[in-house]
Amino acid sequence: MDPPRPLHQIGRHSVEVVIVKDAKAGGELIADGIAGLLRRKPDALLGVATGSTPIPIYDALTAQVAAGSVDASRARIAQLDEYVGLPAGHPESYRSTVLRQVVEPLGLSQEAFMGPDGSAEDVLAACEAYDKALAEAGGVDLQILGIGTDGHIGFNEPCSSLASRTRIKTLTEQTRVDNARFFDNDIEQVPHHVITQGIGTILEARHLVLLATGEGKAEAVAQTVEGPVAALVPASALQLHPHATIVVDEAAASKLKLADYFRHTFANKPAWQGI
Ligand SMILES: N[C@@H]1[C@@H](O)[C@H](O)[C@@H](COP(=O)(O)O)O[C@@H]1O
Repeated sequence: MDPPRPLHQIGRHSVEVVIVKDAKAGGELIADGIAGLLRRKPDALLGVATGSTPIPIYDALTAQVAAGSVDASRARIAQLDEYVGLPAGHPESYRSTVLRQVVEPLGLSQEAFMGPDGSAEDVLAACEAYDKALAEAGGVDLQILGIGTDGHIGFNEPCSSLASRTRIKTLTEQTRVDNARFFDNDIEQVPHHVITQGIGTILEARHLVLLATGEGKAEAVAQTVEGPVAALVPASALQLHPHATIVVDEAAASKLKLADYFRHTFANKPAWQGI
């Protein structure tokens, strides 16, 4: 039976916060959302983030594909950001990471994948080319995001323009410290420069889904959801988006003043609506 026609889509046109038990539950919830999208639009363009946080999403989606409950064979994958200057094929380049964590497990070919060229000689041209390629591909249908401890999304560090396009950025010392764990805990190996989809670029995706887990993200989540929209907290730009979902575990939700309201709203949402 078709779902009832909604009088309004609960959770749409406001940032929807979903509080889950743990990272695994968050991954499963978001994978269900992606599976629903792929059933409606088999060749959907999925924007994917790197870092540790989204791994439970990719694991859950891969499990659903392996179980045959969703067909991802026509899905397309778009990268969010990239280090500048790592040699092509470096295992910690985000291109290698996305191929390893998403493209290969889903059984997709490299033709289904697009990302900015972090080893291009003309980085500015590579940034412009990527923004154009995203638009020509029809735009991102669902963009997965993580969040930095300072509130960054992609590699849009604090004070990034909320209208920014794909461009080169300089990492803060904090982000280099946070990411050193992927480079033998040696900060010297972490590049200073990156290419990132701009905040304006990210806001063009049709659905934004941010996952945050752990206490270390609680302050950034509270500022993102309950603080003012401010370039100082780049993730707060999600407040400007008509369909943004923020999935947090109990620890990452621990500084939200409206946590009970968010729990109540989600618990009373019709199940068919999904995220
Ligand atoms: N560019 C990535 C972001 O896309 C990611 O959200 C962030 C948090 O990573 P983690 O999920 O490992 O905390 O790390 C990097 O800076």
